Amino acid sequence: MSARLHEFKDGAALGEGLADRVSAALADAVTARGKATIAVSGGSTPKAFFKSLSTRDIDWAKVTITLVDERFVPADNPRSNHLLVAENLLQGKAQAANFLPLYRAADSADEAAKIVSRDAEALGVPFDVVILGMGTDGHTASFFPGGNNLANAISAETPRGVITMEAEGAGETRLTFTFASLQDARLLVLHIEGQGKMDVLAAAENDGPETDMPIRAVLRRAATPVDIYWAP
Ligand SMILES: O=C1O[C@H](COP(=O)(O)O)[C@@H](O)[C@H](O)[C@H]1O
Repeated sequence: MSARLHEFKDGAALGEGLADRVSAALADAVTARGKATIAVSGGSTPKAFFKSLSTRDIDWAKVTITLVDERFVPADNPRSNHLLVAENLLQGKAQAANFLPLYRAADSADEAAKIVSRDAEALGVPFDVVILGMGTDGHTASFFPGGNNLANAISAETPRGVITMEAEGAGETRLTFTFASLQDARLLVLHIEGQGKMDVLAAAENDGPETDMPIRAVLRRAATPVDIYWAP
């Protein structure tokens, strides 16, 4: 396992520090390849980071933002990760960015996953930046312990793309990029806050099955070393 820890004094400093790093990576990608891609997580942790990143002076029209994972709910649902990103990241300077949603008003989540997997091919590979979160159950993306599609989601053999996940701890049916899609991002970040999450991370670094704490798949097998951004 090769991970680097970046520690900040509080959540505000963490959001700023991560926005510094990510905006530099996106600007470098635009310079090198004429475009940049980033997949971000939802949940309660990323708000301050999103707000800070949205103010950064980069060529947002050349940046495509998508989600690491999403609930199978429309964008006006308060639990939608799309809504979180719309209200906190796709603002200010970042309003000019392109956004690829995961939710589609399809007949089923499986159908939506197929449609968005096709659409995501246009982004190219790998992602320039992936920002993962982690739940206190050790899930990351929508790789939930006990998930009906977990083995498939974290298998190195499962191709890039978006698949569905149902799990007791997940609430709604989820749409999630597979491990293969996320693990080789040019910049791969795990963004966590609070001592509780640091304790969960320490537990994940111990021996044990990946299916018990799916973040282990990323810590152990990602092609890109994980940059951990944390504040107490
Ligand atoms: O369900 C989810 O939770 C995780 C972590 O969320 P947090 O509220 O503990 O920050 C998040 O990474 C994931 O994208 C989201 O769908």
